[in-house]
Amino acid sequence: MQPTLEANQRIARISAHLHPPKLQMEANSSWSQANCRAKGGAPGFKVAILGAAGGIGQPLSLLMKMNPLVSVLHLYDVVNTPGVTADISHMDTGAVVRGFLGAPQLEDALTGMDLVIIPAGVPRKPGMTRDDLFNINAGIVKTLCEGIAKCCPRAVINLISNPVNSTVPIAAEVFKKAGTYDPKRLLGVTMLDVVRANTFVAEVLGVDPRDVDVPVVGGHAGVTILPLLSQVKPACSFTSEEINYLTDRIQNGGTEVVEAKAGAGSATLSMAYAAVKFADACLRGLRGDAAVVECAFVASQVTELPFFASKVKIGRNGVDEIYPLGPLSEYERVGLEKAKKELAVSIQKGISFIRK
Ligand SMILES: NC(=O)c1ccc[n+]([C@@H]2O[C@H](COP(=O)([O-])OP(=O)(O)OC[C@H]3O[C@@H](n4cnc5c(N)ncnc54)[C@H](O)[C@@H]3O)[C@@H](O)[C@H]2O)c1
Ligand SMILES: O=C(O)C[C@H](O)C(=O)O
Repeated sequence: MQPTLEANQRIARISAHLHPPKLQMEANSSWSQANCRAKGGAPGFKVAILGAAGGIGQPLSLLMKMNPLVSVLHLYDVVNTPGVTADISHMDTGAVVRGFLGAPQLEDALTGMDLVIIPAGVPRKPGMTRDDLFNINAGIVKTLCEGIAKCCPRAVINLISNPVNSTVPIAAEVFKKAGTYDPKRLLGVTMLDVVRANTFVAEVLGVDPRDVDVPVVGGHAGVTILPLLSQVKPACSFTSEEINYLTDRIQNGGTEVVEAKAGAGSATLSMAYAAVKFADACLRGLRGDAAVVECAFVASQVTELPFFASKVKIGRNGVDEIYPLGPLSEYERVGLEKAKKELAVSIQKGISFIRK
């Protein structure tokens, strides 16, 4: 049977999309993606990922495209977003994906966003501390936060870029300068410490990590990462050897991955998982779900420091409530003093970077 004229046109159209001669498609095709009838997507939140083409950014973008609470997903980076966006946009999930490349497109990437997740910046190599990343990442975070202050000042921010203990104070100072600072909406992501703590504790106890909840407070670097093993749920007890082993492994989990990757970067896959777990909690809070509680590094009065990670309740406006640390063991009290000493320096370094 001869194909009809209509069928021929349809085949030509599909073929043009499978083998798109780049410029020709613009010039000759009478039909393009821009002509699609459905432009909106499912109801939900608008989320931007800054640093979307990176080691964390790519799996994070993939997982956020799968999140049913996301209706629009903006992928921004200074490199490679066209490829990452084309790839992820073919997933048959609800979120509409758009890519943005380079500084001239930052404002379009940010306008109208409800949640901005920032994994932009360089990662560690073996032998480096997170603070060694400060010189490069401080400037990146500053620029991106200036964009947020201008284009989506009411967005909730999930800041992943290291050193988190300094980049969160940097972001706060940028927003203060712009007159848009809302401490409830700025959250440093420490979720990976909790994810690791749950995993390592579950290994020691011989239980499923999904049934374990370990609060991790303080900050996100070395001794500032303070797991509260006396408050593990379900209630359990550890020997002092187990406490030493677990505390050390949780505090150095990032270094464990950096060394295993031997120069190829730091945690990306477990971080993308943790970032999505945390972003999903933020979106559920924004939606108005009750009892959304996670650990995060936020502006806080839990200690005398201006920022501290602890359990926070996330609601329609971001951080609704910050929970006190609760009763600490002697081991944890000593750890807290060490953590605060280092945190104070890192926080001040971030503040001074903007105020200087
Ligand atoms: N908070 C945490 O628990 C945690 C965990 C893991 C990694 N990190 C940190 O996350 C950051 C990213 O790690 P990674 O492994 O994805 O690194 P990566 O180098 O693989 O990716 C970083 C991406 O950021 C992009 N980028 C650089 N400058 C940018 C700018 N001005 N605007 C937008 N994008 C920009 C790069 O092009 C790159 O695609 C690092 O600072 C790392 O230390 C934090
Ligand atoms: O360790 C790093 O440098 C990355 C990240 O902060 C982590 O904890 O894995």
